[in-house]
Amino acid sequence: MPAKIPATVVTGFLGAGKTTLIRHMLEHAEGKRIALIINEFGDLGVDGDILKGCGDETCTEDDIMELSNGCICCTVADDFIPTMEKLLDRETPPDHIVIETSGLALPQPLVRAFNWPGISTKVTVDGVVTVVDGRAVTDGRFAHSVEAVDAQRKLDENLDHETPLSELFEDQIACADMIVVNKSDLLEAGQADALRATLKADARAGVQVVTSTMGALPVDVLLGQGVGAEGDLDARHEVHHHHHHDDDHHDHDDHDHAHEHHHAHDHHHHEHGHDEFESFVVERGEIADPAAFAAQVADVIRAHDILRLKGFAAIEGKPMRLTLQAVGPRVDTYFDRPFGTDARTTRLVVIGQAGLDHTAITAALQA
Ligand SMILES: Nc1nc2c(ncn2[C@@H]2O[C@H](COP(=O)(O)OP(=O)(O)OP(=O)(O)O)[C@@H](O)[C@H]2O)c(=O)[nH]1
Repeated sequence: MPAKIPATVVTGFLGAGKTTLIRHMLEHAEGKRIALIINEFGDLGVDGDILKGCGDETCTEDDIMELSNGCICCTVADDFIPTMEKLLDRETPPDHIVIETSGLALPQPLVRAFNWPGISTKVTVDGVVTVVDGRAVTDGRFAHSVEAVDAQRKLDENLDHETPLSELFEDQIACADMIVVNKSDLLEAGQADALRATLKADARAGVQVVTSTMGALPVDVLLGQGVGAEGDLDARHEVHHHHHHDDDHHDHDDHDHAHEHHHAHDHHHHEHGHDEFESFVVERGEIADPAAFAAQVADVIRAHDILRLKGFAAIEGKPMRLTLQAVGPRVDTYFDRPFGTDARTTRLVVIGQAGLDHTAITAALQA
């Protein structure tokens, strides 16, 4: 059976920077065929037009589809499923699907739609990315223009008009696999760090929180989270209860938040700005115990806030090379092919937000 096509759901309030982030991603897709599904309303197709003008040769009009207005729970069979099927039935299906939500609908029902028969065997939710307006959240407004958000809500009878934005925001955070604190150019020094720490404490354990300006994130960081979000919906409580389908909801239980340790040296490095990402390579010799090494890698990732770590390892006594891929502290390993004539070394690429402690990370991975 062919591998499932990964789909990333991008959510966040009006004006948070979803379109800007997606546009940056399409411009830096490096040959990856990304199809885009946009769910918007009352917006006269503005986002689609912006993206259609993106000028990237790998990004053609055919790769952009629009979902009609309305609540995803009600329109899933007539709209979402046919749109997905059209994409999947193409001669050259996309490598990755990105779905931009309208931002006011809850992300959970959209993720749930991936469990639909016929879809669940072909596509999986790679991850939910929640884009937040760092300035607005720091100011307690949650959106750049609360009036504009309210106007958008009034246009859609399917949306509930009562719930405060703070609660919808909690829903978006509860559903996220990655939170992007955007507009960090509008934050003062220290505010981005403070917001990142707060959101990390509010989000589920292991959720990555990154900062960006103009949604400029490496595609490697944004895509390829490999979460399978449709399979762990129960963990993504809807704080705010949608007016339909109350039977879908689960009681909210307290979960332990993984409070991150903040090391003094982090602050030093963060002075150089929050927006840049960096990567570097660590090499080492053969490894005796692959399971112990995977655990060691997970520890290093946790200690240093590494976003991605991937590469190959040489294992003593094994002719095959071990492929290692980590998203946050989840480390996957498998033997992919014999080294053959290639040098038997271990080579790992480390990716994170600028300010990684190269010396300490290198030492910890070589230990
Ligand atoms: N200063 C600043 N402005 C930004 C940043 N990212 C986006 N913007 C601006 O914020 C506005 C909204 O950005 P969009 O990308 O359209 O936001 P969106 O979330 O797609 O909004 P809708 O599609 O309308 O829901 C635009 O004018 C962007 O140029 C940022 O990092 N810093």
